[in-house]
Formats: sequence, structure tokens, C-alpha cells
Amino acid sequence: MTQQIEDYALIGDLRTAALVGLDGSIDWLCLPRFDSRAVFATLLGDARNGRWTMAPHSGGRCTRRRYRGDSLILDTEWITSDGAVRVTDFMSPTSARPHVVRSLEGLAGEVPMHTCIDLRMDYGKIVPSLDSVGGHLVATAGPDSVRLRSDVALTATQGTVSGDFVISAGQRLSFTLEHSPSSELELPTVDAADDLATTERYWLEWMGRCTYSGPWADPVKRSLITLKALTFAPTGGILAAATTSLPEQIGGSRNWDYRFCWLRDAAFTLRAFLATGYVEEALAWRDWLVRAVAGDPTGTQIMYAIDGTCHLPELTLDWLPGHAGSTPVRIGNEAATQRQNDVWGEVLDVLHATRAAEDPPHPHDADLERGLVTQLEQNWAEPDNGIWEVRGPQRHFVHSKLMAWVGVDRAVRVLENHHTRESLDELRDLREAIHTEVCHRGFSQARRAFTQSYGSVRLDASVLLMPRYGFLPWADPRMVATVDAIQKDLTRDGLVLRYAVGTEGTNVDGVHGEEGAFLACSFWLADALHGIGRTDEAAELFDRLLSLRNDVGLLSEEYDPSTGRHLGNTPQAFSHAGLITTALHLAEPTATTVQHHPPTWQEAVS
Ligand SMILES: OC[C@H]1O[C@H](O[C@H]2O[C@H](CO)[C@@H](O)[C@H](O)[C@H]2O)[C@H](O)[C@@H](O)[C@@H]1O
Repeated sequence: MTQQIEDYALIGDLRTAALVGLDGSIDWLCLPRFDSRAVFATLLGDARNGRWTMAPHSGGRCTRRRYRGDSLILDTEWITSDGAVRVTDFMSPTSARPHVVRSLEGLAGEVPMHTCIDLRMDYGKIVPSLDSVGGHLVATAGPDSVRLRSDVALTATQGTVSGDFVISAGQRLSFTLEHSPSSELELPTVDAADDLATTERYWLEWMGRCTYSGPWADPVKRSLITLKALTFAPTGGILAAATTSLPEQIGGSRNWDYRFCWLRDAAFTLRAFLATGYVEEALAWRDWLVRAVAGDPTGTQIMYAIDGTCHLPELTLDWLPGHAGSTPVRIGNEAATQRQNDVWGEVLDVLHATRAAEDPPHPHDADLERGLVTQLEQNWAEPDNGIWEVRGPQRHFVHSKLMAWVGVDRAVRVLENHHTRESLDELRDLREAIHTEVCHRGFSQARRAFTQSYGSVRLDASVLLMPRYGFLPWADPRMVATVDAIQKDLTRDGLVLRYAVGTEGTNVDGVHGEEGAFLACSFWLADALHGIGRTDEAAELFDRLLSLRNDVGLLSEEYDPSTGRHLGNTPQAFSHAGLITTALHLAEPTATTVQHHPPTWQEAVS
């Protein structure tokens, strides 16, 4: 049975990740990296596209599952008429080679079990050759091999390895699947018990660095672990999500590959990390960025591969039927070549915050910042594809101009702090000019709100971020009116759409179909409600959003309130960063003190 998006839990080793369904099947695994070709791709097709099942013979969904403490070790349990069994799934963040461990423990009785490993290399397409090497099975296709180690006898035919066995109370068994380049055939190196102890220690120590002590410890910690799981430890790159092509509309074509490092998404993640004590991650990302743009800091792209590669050609995988029939399945992402003028401000803002945590500053900081400011100065006045990466016509997006203001503002502050006069006056003038232009052209008196783009009356949730960056105070009546308008006209069942897609032919983003409520934007509305003094409503919305997490605390990109289903890639960094940030904001006093007698919006714009 195909699992739904919210049925999946994540395991990972900070190099790659796997999704494990409620039925105990690993339906998604790319090896050796997040962005490598998948060896299990049932997530985007069916059993023929590769998966690893591990469950009682009777099959079906587990009785319960949870992460072990504050770790990424997943315990899944079945209670059957024969007895009970626990499957512990994890990947080791400290091992030499990426591998998955599945450890079993009999809890009661004698449970007949079945496992089936359908290896399909190259995103579900290639049936690998199977060999027995030193008593272990090795599957090979092109550059990649995976080596299987099992405590029970397995049979192998045509790329499928399976086994039936009985596990008794107190008995422990383990299985490992380890990647290696096919030219380096070695025997499996993993010791499952040692690995489990090391992995548990790793997460315990990592969580020990957390400084959050507010009332939402469980969801905040789970979100932090999820964000950490989306970092690529070898380089410091940060992914937007662990998957490609999970649909934003079931059966639709809004299916994108998120296994890359967007500078914008990473900036949101890093703000959440910096605010909770995780400075090391921010420094590692800054070093990644320095290397990614090396040689030409004035030619920064909006996104890169996790190793800093700049070419991300977008292809479709025609042999995959897609998740719940949603095609095309895409790998790569054309958005890499877009002009998105918010990005320079996003990065300058987060570098500014990172600087505050590092003394002395990194020697490359000044070059990088100068390069970003140059790009900003050259581009900010041009129309662009914006934060939502629209594939329709470029526009003067208000959010892009906001972030241009943020970038210049942070550059001014750095120069002021260093008592440097070089270009300070020009930058101050530019900051003022952008602010005036946004207030003048970005606010629609007819709509009584900041809008999506200059001259438009469409709403866009991204302008909710304005006060968060210091562009306007929360109490500004234009902000209060904008929050009202978005809450009233840009929500579905109380959850926020990033924008109204529009009808075919007039749609704003140039992509067919509809989409769900955008979870990050819904967190931004909670922040905004708190900001303008409506804290009870903010807390209510936050509670609602927490209730949308799946059974193990994960959020995808979007949510369909009419079906109660998760939509889009999962788990999504944007959503989890939003959760952490809102939890932090709600713990602060509301920023607004004049809300009881606010000036009218007309007074403010006159
Ligand atoms: O809406 C069309 C675009 O959708 C994707 O972009 C979204 O994901 C990005 C990664 O999380 C995020 O930075 C952006 O704000 C989102 O709109 C897709 O990646 C694009 O290729 C596509 O044009």
C-alpha cells in the first residue's frame, strides 16, 4: 500500500537520509548523498521502484513508533497475535561509509517476520547485479555498490533479497546496508550494537548544546534535530528538504527537487540555529558559501548543490509514476538560474547575525559582503522571480525590495560598527530610497495592504516579514492593516496561502494547478498576530500548526485543510525553521504597545 506523505519518519546521517513508512518500509534512500540517485524510490512510484520492507508476516501499519529521546533513532513496534517486536532504524552520523542499520528485538512471544529488499539503482530504474562476496550480498550498478549484512539467511533473485524468520522474546537480530563505490569492494564494516551506542551519544551531545528553555521544548527540539538532519556535514551546506517531487497538489505537476542549498532557505534555518545556541552550524555554512562563490563573489547564485556545485540542470524521470500519480518527477532545479533579488539581503542579514557570534570576524567576510552588496546594488531595481521563484513573468516583488533594504541596512551597520566611512553615505541614501519606494509603491491604498508586487492588488504572505527585519514597527497601521487583510483574504481554513495562485491563464506563477496552505507562511501569520498584540489568536494558530505535525513531529512544506494531508517535500526546513522561530517569538513580550489606540492606516500613509 502506498504511504501518504505524513506517514513517513526520517532517519539520516548528515550525508543522506531515508524515509521509513508506518508499515516499516524504507521507501526513499539516496546513496551516498542526499542528492545522489535513489536506490529506493517507492515514494515516487510503487514497489517496483525499490524499497526495503521489515515487518511481521501479517504486515500492516505498526502499532506505535517514536524517536528514541532527542535523537534520530526510530523505534517502530508491532503488537500481533503472536507477540511483539521492535524494529530500530538509524544511520550513523560518524561512520566512514553511509549505511542503514535495522536492529530487531523480540519483545514478547514469537513473531514470524518478513523482509524484502528490492534494490533499484538510479531512481527505481536499474536492477543491480547481485554477487556473494565473503558470505555477504553485494549489489552493483555502475559506480555504486551496496553491501548487505544480515543475521538471518536471505535469498536473492534478480535484484530482490528476501527472508522469512521468527523472532522470539529477548532475541536481537540486525541487518545493515552499506554503500561503497563499486570499484572498492570491501566487506561490510558495520557493528550494529556499537553503531547504535555511538549514534545515541552523538545526538545526546548535540542536543546538549541547545539553549532553548521555553514551554515548547519537544516540538522545538524535534525541529532542531530535523534541521540538523538536513545539513550536509562534509561541507556545511543545508538542504531545503530531503526529497524531490512530493506534490504540492495530489495528482498535480507542482513537483520540485528540494535536495539543494537555497541561500534563502538556509538563512531561515541558520536564524533558528543561531537563536538556539548552534553557532557552529552557521559558521560551517558561511565557510560553505565562501567556497561556493569563490573566485566571483559578485556572481553569487540563489542556490547551489550541497557541495557548492553551481549547475543544477532540471530533468524529468519519465519512468517514475510519481507520488500518488503526481508527475513529472523532477531532479535538478531550474530556479538556480533565476534572478531572485531577496537573496542578497537574506544572506547579508544572516552573515550579520553570524558575525555577532564570531570574534575576530572571518577573513573572507568582508569580500563576501562586498560582493553581495555589489550584486544587490546592480539588481535591486530590476524585476525578478521573487521569493516564490515564479516561473511566470518577472515583477517588482515587494518582498524582494524589502530584502534589498535589509541587505543595505546590514551593510550600513557593519560599516558603522567598523567606523568606516567608505561608501557609507551612499549606502545610507540607498537604504532611505528603497524604504521610501517600498512604502510608496508597495502599499495599495485600495487594498489597504502591502501587496505582492508594485501596482498589483494581489496579497502575498511574504510581506508579513517586514517588521521582523526592522523595516517597519509592528504597530505601524499599514502593517496592522496588512495582517488583517492576509488573515481575512489569504487563508484557507485559518491557514495561510503564500499567494492566491489565480485561475489558469491569469495565474501569477506560470505553473499549472493549485496548491495547499504554506506552513512557513502560517507560522509567519502567528508571529505577526503576536507582533500586533493579538497574542491569544497567535497562540491558537501556533497550537493548530503544532497539531499538524505527523506522529513523529515532522512537517512537510504545505498542508491541505480539506483532506488533512501533508503536501510537498518532506521534512521541509522552511516549515521547521518557522516552528522554532514562532516558539521563540511567542515567548517574548508582544512588540506592540500602542495597539489600543493605533493611528488609522490612512493617517500613516498620508
Ligand atoms: O512555485 C514554483 C517554484 O517552487 C519551488 O520553490 C519553492 O521552494 C524553494 C525551496 O524550498 C523555496 O526557496 C521557494 O520559496 C519556494 O517557492 C521550486 O523549487 C521552484 O523551482 C519553482 O519555480
